[in-house]
Amino acid sequence: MISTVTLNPSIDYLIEVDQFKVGAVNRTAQEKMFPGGKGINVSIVLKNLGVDNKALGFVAGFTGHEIDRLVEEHGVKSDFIELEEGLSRINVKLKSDEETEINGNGPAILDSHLKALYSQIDTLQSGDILVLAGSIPSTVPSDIYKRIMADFKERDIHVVVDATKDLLMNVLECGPFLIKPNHHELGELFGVTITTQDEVVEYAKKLQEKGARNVLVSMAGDGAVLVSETGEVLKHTGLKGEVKNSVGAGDSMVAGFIAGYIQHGSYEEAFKMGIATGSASAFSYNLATKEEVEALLKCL
Ligand SMILES: Nc1ncnc2c1ncn2[C@@H]1O[C@H](COP(=O)(O)OP(=O)(O)OP(=O)(O)O)[C@@H](O)[C@H]1O
Ligand SMILES: O=P(O)(O)OC[C@@]1(O)O[C@H](CO)[C@@H](O)[C@@H]1O
Repeated sequence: MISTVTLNPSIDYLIEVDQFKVGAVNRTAQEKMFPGGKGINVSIVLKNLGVDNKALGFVAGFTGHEIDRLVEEHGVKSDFIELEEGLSRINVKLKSDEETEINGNGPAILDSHLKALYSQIDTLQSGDILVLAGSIPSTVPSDIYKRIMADFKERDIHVVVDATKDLLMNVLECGPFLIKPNHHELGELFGVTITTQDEVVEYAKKLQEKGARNVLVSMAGDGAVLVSETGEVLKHTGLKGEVKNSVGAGDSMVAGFIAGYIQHGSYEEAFKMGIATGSASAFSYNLATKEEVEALLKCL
């Protein structure tokens, strides 16, 4: 079974404004709302690809109810823990000449809520996959993902982590199966700017030395690089197409990689599925569908 954890889900409010002007009243040309948060996006895309999974995490207030409803509408099983206070965040995704994102901090999560999550995670079985993805509200300690993974080695649970900074660095010693920073986040971890795929390989290997098994580094329109635990280095320079909404492309790539790995047991196939699924999401307003992914796979 696959479970995803989104500690800080969101409603993504996607708006398009022609020539956005700071400090002025701008009117939208188009607006859409999606359930968001990285783990939730992974769950939806896995489901679209025909991979059964369950979404876990915390929701709060009327926005939380709407996230729950929208996730269900996508046919994804969920078991969200409801917080008594606060509101799940609304993240604004503004598309104009450039893409701008404003992400909220999210509601306070208390120790009692975390205990409830630990109880859910205790039920995972050997061979299960757990995806820990996205930021955490400021009330949650930055080693939370590491705490969740504490006894996983003995239980043979494959953990996928999509996070940044300390949240990511802290889990490396626990040997995550897969991590997926983008190249900016990878550079940030080492205080450098990364622009080339050779530099990506160099720094991805450093994360492997610290414990990560497979390191998948996404580079938006410039493709991705995989440094696998079997020593393979796979590179792709990116599929070409019209970008409609790149929010969630990284999460889609994670979902595609997992689906490909389950289906074929090969890192090469998983990598291809990751690329095709990430781009399929970028080339449509919604997250990738199976048909869109299959069409792009033919280009790889
Ligand atoms: N403009 C684009 N053109 C083609 N493919 C893209 C584009 N943007 C993203 N992709 C595909 O999706 C993958 C993941 O994208 P990206 O590097 O933007 O992830 P991310 O930064 O984690 O995004 P997010 O946080 O929004 O999910 C890329 O490696 C690529 O395969
Ligand atoms: O603030 P975080 O948790 O880092 O990222 C949240 C978020 O930007 O990530 C997803 C896209 O990857 C969106 O659905 C969501 O709004």
